[in-house]
Parts: sequence; structure tokens; C-alpha cells
Amino acid sequence: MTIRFIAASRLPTPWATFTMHGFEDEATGKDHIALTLGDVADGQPVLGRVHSECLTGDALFSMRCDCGYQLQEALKRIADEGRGVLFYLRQEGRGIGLLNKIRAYHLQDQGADTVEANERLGFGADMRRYDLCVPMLDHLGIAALRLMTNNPRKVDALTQAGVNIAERVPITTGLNPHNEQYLTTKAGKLGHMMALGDFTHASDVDIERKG
Ligand SMILES: Nc1nc2c(ncn2[C@@H]2O[C@H](COP(=O)(O)OP(=O)(O)OP(=O)(O)O)[C@@H](O)[C@H]2O)c(=O)[nH]1
Ligand SMILES: [Zn+2]
Repeated sequence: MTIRFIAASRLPTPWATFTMHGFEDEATGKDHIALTLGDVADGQPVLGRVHSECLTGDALFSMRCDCGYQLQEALKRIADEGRGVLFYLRQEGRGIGLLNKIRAYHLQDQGADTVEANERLGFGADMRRYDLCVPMLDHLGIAALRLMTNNPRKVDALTQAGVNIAERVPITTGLNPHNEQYLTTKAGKLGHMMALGDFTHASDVDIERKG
């Protein structure tokens, strides 16, 4: 593993002022970020989110997926607790990259589901890696996570990489007519531990920036 810490700074957001830690993966040239709040190195499990990049959902307000809603909800929950960590991993499109995700969306516009679209393009359903979190967790002194996720493969992959997951915390938010089918496929084909009935609706999410 070739993850190297580069620099840290303040990052004020509408919810809290986080500390932003920047890392470089020397093998892939990708950069990754961890946002922390409070004392995360005290040995107690830390409320955390391991978030994979979704430019369309996180930055462009896309309603095709639940990523942007989850990102916002995770930052809010960490701010409410006054302590936590959010990893922002640059593995866009479940690891296939932005342009291939647009190709996959094009196939989905013609009727494929999110898994079929990846497979038709010659990719696995999910090409992400989570072992890169280990050196970042070590650098931050985090002993264990209370992980906000619905994805059992994420919990397994992190556990196998040696991360202590003390608890899985569901994060079901942002249901809307454009992502209902996508979320159904995640629960059905990808095994995410959630039901549509668990979700808060996108219309309930306050996307106004209060800063
Ligand atoms: N290939 C592909 N990637 C997608 C699609 N929709 C979202 N993504 C990517 O999927 C990643 C988010 O993964 P999800 O499967 O939504 O959720 P997760 O992180 O596995 O699980 P949670 O922790 O429960 O959110 C981001 O990298 C998105 O860019 C899609 O239709 N096709
Ligand atoms: Zn997304």
C-alpha cells in the first residue's frame, strides 16, 4: 500500500468546521480525503462514513442515485455527535470512472439496471477497493468505526483489510422517483441491507446551504 499523507487544513461547511486530511496513492496517482471532527484518536469507536466519489450525485445534485443525500446526511450526523470521520475515496462509478459511468447511465436510460449496464461494458458490478482506508485510519489514530452504510460487502471488505467495525449504522435517505429502481436493484442484486420503506424522501432533505 502506497498511501502517503500530504497536508491537512480547516474545512468549514454548513454543518461544522472539519479538519481535511489529504492523502496521495502513489500507485494510482489518485488523491483521497478524510474529514474529521473532534478527537478521533481516543481509542473509542468513531462514527464514520466511507464514501465513494459520485461527481453527479455529490456535486451536481443528481437524483439518479442516493450518494449526494448520504454524503450530506453523514456530515450532519457527524456534526450532531461532534465527532467522526468521513473518507472521500476517488473511486467514481464503483471504480469504473466517470466516463464509463456515463456510458452505463446511457445503457440504463435504455432499460438496463445498474448491474447489467456495468456487465455489458465488460466491468464487474463493483470494482471498488477499501484496503486503502487502513493507512489513512492508522495515520488518524482511529481504532474502530461505527460505519454508516447499507452495503454488507463494504463491511466485509473493510473487516478483511483489518478495520475494526464496531457497529453498522444504516443510512437510508434521498428516495425519489428517479432513484427508486436503482435503490431496488441495490437491495435486490447487490445485497444492500435496506428496504424502500426505510428511506426518507428526497423532498424531506434540506439541500439549502445555510452557511
Ligand atoms: N457504475 C455505476 N456506478 C454508480 C451508479 N450509480 C452510482 N454509482 C457509483 O456508486 C458508488 C456509490 O456506491 P453505492 O453502491 O451507491 O453505495 P455503497 O457506497 O456501496 O453503499 P452505502 O454505503 O450503503 O451507500 C459511487 O462511486 C457512485 O459513483 C451506476 O449506475 N453505475
Ligand atoms: Zn451516486
